Amino acid sequence: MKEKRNGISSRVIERLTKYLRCLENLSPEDYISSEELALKMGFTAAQIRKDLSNFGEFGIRGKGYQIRTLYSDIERILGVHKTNNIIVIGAGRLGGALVSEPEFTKESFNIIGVFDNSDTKIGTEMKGIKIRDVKEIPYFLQSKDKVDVAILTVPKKVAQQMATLLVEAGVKSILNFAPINLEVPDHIAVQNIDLYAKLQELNYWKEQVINND
Ligand SMILES: NC(=O)c1ccc[n+]([C@@H]2O[C@H](COP(=O)([O-])OP(=O)(O)OC[C@H]3O[C@@H](n4cnc5c(N)ncnc54)[C@H](O)[C@@H]3O)[C@@H](O)[C@H]2O)c1
Repeated sequence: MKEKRNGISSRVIERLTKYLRCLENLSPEDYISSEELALKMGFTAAQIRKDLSNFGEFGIRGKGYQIRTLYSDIERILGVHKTNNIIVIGAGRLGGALVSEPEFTKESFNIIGVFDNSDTKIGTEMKGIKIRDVKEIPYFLQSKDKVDVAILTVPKKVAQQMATLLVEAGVKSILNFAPINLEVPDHIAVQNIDLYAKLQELNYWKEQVINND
């Protein structure tokens, strides 16, 4: 993902998703100040105010933000106040786990297609969704509802080829789980998920804690 798009840094968007996680556990009718939210989040109040000011004016002076209103405002900014359609490419272990996990997509994301290239999988079902041949992707994208996001859970060696096929078929956003940096045009949004990299990061911090003991 580019560091900045339309002048908004990807870190701002990442923090907005964290504000949502925090707000969803609070009482919707209550009010919260940026100081109180900052305390819960481990950010500064100025950071929170600055992040939100990128998108307009929020909250009531002297009273703070109403939880329900702020939650729905952030949902609207992120485009998750409506249902977004997803397709999953690669109906293997990871693809299967994602399709089976309702918390992963919640009500904002709807998996409308699962694709694979294995003859033994094509035509079978995964959580009630028919697994289709990857070759059908261009036709599927033309004939079905708009696809907002494609999730790539294919082996590394075919991930670039699949990404190119998706972009040519009109997909604009890809959530990539394959351990490879995809080459895509600038107007395509890509988010990479790499649990192994997180493990490496964690390992570094573990070493720091041990060395400081
Ligand atoms: N990001 C992470 O943290 C993380 C974690 C686990 C796995 N992965 C990656 O996710 C990917 C999937 O892992 P997995 O364990 O589910 O693998 P898997 O082998 O269980 O599943 C891969 C699926 O992709 C299908 N496939 C292969 N070539 C294809 C093609 N050209 N078009 C469509 N489908 C194709 C296979 O038939 C299979 O069903 C791998 O790239 C793996 O490295 C990433």
